[in-house]
Amino acid sequence: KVHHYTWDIAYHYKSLDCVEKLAVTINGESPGPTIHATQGDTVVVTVHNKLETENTGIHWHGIRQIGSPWADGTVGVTQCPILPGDTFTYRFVVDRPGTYFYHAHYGMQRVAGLDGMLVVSSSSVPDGGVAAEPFTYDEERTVLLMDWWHKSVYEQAVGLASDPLRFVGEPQSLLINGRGVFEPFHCSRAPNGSGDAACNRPRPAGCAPPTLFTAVPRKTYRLRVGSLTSLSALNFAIEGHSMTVVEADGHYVRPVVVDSLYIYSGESYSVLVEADQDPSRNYWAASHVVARERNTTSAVAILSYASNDPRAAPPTPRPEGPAWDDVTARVEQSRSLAVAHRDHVQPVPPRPDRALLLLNTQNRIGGHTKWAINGVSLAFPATPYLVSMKRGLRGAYDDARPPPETYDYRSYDIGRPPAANGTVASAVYRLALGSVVDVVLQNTVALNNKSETHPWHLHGHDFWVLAYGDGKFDPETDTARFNLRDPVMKNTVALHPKGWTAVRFVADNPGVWLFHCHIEAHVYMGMGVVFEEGVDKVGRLPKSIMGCGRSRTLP
Ligand SMILES: O=C1O[C@H]([C@@H](O)CO)C(O)=C1O
Repeated sequence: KVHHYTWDIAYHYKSLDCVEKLAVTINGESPGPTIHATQGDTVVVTVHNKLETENTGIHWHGIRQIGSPWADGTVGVTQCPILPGDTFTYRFVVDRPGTYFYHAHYGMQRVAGLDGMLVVSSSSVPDGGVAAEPFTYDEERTVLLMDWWHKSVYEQAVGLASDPLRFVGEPQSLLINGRGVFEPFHCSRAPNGSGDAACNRPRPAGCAPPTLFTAVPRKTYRLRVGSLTSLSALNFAIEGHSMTVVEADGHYVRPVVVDSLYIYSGESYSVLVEADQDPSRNYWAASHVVARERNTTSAVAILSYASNDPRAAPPTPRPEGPAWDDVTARVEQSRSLAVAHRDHVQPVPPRPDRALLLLNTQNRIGGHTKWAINGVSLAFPATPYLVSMKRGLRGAYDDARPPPETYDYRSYDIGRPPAANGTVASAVYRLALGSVVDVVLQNTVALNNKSETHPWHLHGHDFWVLAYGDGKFDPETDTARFNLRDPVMKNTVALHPKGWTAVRFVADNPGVWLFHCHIEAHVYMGMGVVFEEGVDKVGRLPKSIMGCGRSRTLP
């Protein structure tokens, strides 16, 4: 089946958190519509860029784009930007069931609200049902988590490029399915929370009530929870209800029961929630900032049991969430995920053909604050890599010297900011097609002596998550700790503070693929690397991805 969508991308005034602000919208909405498709279907999205003065490009996050690497939507890597007034058509197959996303992948544009969810159901089977999943539920809902700023994307980007750095700062609000309330307008309307001055203040026009999830007592709901925050790591919880994690980034996981879900930008989870609590009242659902000092009011939604007034606030105070700096709880949850038995279709290759050890540092380079990987801060070339590599355009990116495979792990002190400056480059790791690649991401402290959490996202592949370690990775001893028995596969993984994360993947998808920190500010500051594999095997590139840099003059 082919699903056709036609999207106008345009700025509109929106009051997502009760403060009016320009948002980049899809057909007037932010977030955009949830795309629903079935495994094996084709999705065709025709994008009209009506932003007037801004380019765009849309990435289909978690879709591997097998055979269609030009449809990945990564501006500078797989295509030229879609210019104002232009139309671009994305066409790709959704080959696996799971919970995915789409979002802008041009500059920091995702910050402005161009995003949404992409849900792929299990394929149909002849008897009219669907292929069995390793769990059952009655109904499903999507939950898209975001953070939200009042400053424009443009102002944020210029601040990051300024000397001294003007960081984007903590978000003004968090959003659940595009709705939040900026603190001055936050009225809990809970009996215990009365005396709240905000409750007497008139709410601005366009300020929507919190998202409502309705539930029928005793039914089981599959919540497809995804985070497309630009900065924040989150904790998501539903008051009084435990959640059973069953899917992560499109892969079934061995069920894990949690009170709350830690979720990093670019990750998706399915959790099963049973409506098994006192049905005579409503409950809070909430997302809270973790991993950075919490200076943003948590977002709330309402879980309403059928027959209650759906707008009746829960009788309890708004939930506070876990301590923002409880790293142990977060690392434990990361480590608790294992692949579900029946998903064990692709065994983990026992050893890699190549291993990269990537040091993540914040550096001062040429008067700017940047992020660098093994000393190299990534800058996208004017000509998309896919075009310059496939068409053999020499010098269109930094092709003279490959980026470093490792760093001086014996003497490097991850507890101190880097002593060396690093460089800005557009170099690429060229991987042998079909080879097994290990990547160990090593965290450090930034220039402010804090070590942050970085969610790393790989385009075009999933990887096995082999280990999360504390401190400095030692290739001689820590490789023995890799989980080759039941690692979960994902496309986005957390690199925890002062720790390391090891992943393995098979470079079997011809194309050029970005691997990067999913924090918008960080990738903008250079926190990413580019992988190429089998570009000679890529089919004829569509002309529509060209038109910029040296691809302007190509036949
Ligand atoms: O990239 C970042 O810059 C600031 C700070 O590290 C500056 O030193 C911050 O909090 C980030 O996440």
